[in-house]
Amino acid sequence: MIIAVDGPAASGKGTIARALAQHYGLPHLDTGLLYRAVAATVLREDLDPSKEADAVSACSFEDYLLDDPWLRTDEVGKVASVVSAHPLVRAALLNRQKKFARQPGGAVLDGRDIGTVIAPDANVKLFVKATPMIRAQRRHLELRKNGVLTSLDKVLSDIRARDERDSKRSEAPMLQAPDAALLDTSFLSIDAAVQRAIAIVESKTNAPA
Ligand SMILES: Nc1ncnc2c1ncn2[C@@H]1O[C@H](COP(=O)(O)OP(=O)(O)O)[C@@H](O)[C@H]1O
Ligand SMILES: Nc1ccn([C@@H]2O[C@H](COP(=O)(O)OP(=O)(O)O)[C@@H](O)[C@H]2O)c(=O)n1
Repeated sequence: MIIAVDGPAASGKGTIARALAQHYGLPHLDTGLLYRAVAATVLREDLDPSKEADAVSACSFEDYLLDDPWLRTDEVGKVASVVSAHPLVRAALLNRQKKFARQPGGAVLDGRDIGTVIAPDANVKLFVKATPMIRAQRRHLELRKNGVLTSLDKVLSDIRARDERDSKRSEAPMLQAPDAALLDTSFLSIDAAVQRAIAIVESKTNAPA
């Protein structure tokens, strides 16, 4: 079974994807981390993220980089949304994601274009959303827990800028696939959101709860 989970920053898609993977015993890929690894390499090598050739040269990163906590910072997330708009960067990361999705037994992937480009044949597609303010509050809290002090206003404007870039780019923009179920987590606890996601998987497949 392939489960595709898409949605904007801090909507809760990663939390839901991880919980679904654990519930159904499936491997999980956070595809945002791949773009973050490209961004981190660009930053580390002092390249220009807006130049496609620079960003492409950063696509052959070593896998151990994916475990670096720095990748999870907002600094890297912002640059990830710049490098991810380049068609050649997306092409360089495509096969790895498609191969992960097609492994025997299935997989759960989360990102922006899983249901539309990476696994258009997924058995279940979820598009997770929440209001920009609620997403900003979640990210702000997360950053504070990690010792990063920044204002809620700054987090909100970064989230809006990232939404804008991710949904307006010409190649694989963030959008809800026509056959994706919409899951609005704005007023759901994590547990309630996960239960709702499991119920959606159940309704689309014969998988046991
Ligand atoms: N339904 C929810 N209610 C409250 N907090 C949530 C909810 N879902 C996720 N979070 C928290 O919000 C932050 C962002 O969630 P995450 O799953 O990483 O989002 P995404 O993968 O969409 O960026 C995390 O700190 C997570 O624990
Ligand atoms: N499948 C994907 C996943 C991420 N991305 C890009 O990578 C950036 C970081 O993604 P992420 O999922 O790690 O970010 P968060 O939603 O966790 O904040 C996004 O803003 C997108 O620009 C993408 O273009 N396609």
